[in-house]
Amino acid sequence: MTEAYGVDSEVGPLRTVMLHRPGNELRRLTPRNNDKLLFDGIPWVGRAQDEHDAFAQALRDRNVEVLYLGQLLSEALGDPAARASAVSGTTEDLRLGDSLRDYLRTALAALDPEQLAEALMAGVRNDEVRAGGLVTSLLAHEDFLIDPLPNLLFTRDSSVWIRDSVAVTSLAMPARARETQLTELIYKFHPRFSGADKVYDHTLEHVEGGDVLALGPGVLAVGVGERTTPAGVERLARRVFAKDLAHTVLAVPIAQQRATMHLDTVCTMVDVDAVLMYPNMAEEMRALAVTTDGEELHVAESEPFLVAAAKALGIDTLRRIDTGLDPVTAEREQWDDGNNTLALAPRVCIAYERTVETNARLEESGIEVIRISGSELGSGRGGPRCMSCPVLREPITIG
Ligand SMILES: NC(=O)NCCC[C@H](N)C(=O)O
Repeated sequence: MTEAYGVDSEVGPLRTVMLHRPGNELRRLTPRNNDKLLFDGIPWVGRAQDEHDAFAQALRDRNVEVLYLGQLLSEALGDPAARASAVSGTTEDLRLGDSLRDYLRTALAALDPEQLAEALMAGVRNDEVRAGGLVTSLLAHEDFLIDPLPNLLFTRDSSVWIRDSVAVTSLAMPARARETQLTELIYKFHPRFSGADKVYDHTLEHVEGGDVLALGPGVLAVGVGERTTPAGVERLARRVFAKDLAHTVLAVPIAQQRATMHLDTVCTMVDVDAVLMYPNMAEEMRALAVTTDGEELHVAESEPFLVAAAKALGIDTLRRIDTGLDPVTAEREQWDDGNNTLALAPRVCIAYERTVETNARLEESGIEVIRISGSELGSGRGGPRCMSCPVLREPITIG
């Protein structure tokens, strides 16, 4: 593992993380487009920024280096090849038609790196350009020629480090698909990541980072549900095995619904051998262990998740932190991302303050909880784990 990047667990002391400070892309959300753009409301952007700044500060207070996706993107776009790739990738959209595409290509190519990064993130509205022509005349003023990307906030999903290789993911929802063009640009062109090995890319079967948990060195758990497809987990398994990044991939079926869109909405690790699980689903969660003999994939019989995980990790048991919550409180706090904690080290995590009961139970179980407010951030349905992409964690020993 190099010094600059590498992640082989969920709980190794966090050293570097990539966040995205919410910006103008959130100012594009309206009551008419918020469902399509996967937000459950219209956040107050200034307050969301304050909440996010406090989140970043909580990380810095624990000696975590905070990188910002927007800044990395601007810096990557300093490379002319990155700018050319960004312009052609962004204007491929068939809704544009040839004339408007040509116009946008020229207009985007004339922007400096910061302005281009802003256009790629916040999008471009029809009335913000003077394109002329049929398509722009037929579209409404408020229609977007380049859609905004408000879900950039959830950096967890658009890339994931697996040991010292990075997986640029393949996002399932159309509203998020373009995010990975941006993470791809960062990992390809930013000098900080030059030479980093790539284990996955956005053209492959759907895999989202929120579904990928590094349970411990060599063991991944991958949720399969609304976002990551069965074919996605199979492809990821083949790729990580080929590079010897893992020896076991646990495929974990999860309900195909918004409340449980990713595995990390129902299950996160808070210690080297302990998980926080949504009580209403904990009993029924199962896993299929996928391994390889170097040629074929071997798929074991389905087993209870905790049993399969402990076996793969080579330990007696993986402890489940039992929050003991009644089903209604549990459902409310899971919706508010109470199970979506971000571990800063074994037994230390960041959580939203509003999930009062879950946090109290974590503390009773010996887990330090650093609380952040997320009344506005939470309107996108993601918590501290969703809003962070660990780039470097110190190794752990387990067992
Ligand atoms: N890992 C996560 O659960 N990320 C949260 C993503 C929320 C976003 N609004 C989405 O629907 O994709």
